Amino acid sequence: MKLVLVAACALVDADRRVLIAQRPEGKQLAGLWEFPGGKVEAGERPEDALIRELHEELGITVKENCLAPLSFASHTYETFQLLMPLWICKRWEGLVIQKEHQALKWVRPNKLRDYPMPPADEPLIPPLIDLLGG
Ligand SMILES: Nc1nc2c([nH]c(=O)n2[C@H]2C[C@H](O)[C@@H](COP(=O)(O)OP(=O)(O)OP(=O)(O)O)O2)c(=O)[nH]1
Ligand SMILES: [Mg+2]
Repeated sequence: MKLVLVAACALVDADRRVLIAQRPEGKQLAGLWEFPGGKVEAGERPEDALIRELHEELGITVKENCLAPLSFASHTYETFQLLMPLWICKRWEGLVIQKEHQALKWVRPNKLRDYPMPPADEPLIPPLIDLLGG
């Protein structure tokens, strides 16, 4: 099965809330709430892919030394195997703006289960609660 590498990020604000974003209509898993990010392109470093996606999707500029690895998701979808490292980021430049998603929301980690997420994402919630204290 095809392995798809996706780089994703939990942006964390001063109130220890995490940014989730609602996937666009017409895309796979439309309407579900995800961590911003996207597919790593051929020959691209995952960190560079994440920095690129955060700029494309949210309009922010992130420096690589502001990205800390937290955990990863590995999930078997019907047509591909997803491998998705999740970084944490508490510092960025610019204001977060909604560019590609249906909606953005800042939520405390212990409220993430109120928002339907892709099945791959569920195991990422406990490490966020551990790190940020619910
Ligand atoms: N970004 C992101 N993708 C996720 C999450 N959980 C999850 O299963 N995925 C899946 C959905 C997609 O199959 C894949 C990432 O796709 P994407 O649509 O974000 O990719 P992309 O930004 O590069 O967009 P595109 O150019 O392929 O349209 O990973 C998540 O939390 N964040
Ligand atoms: Mg994306």
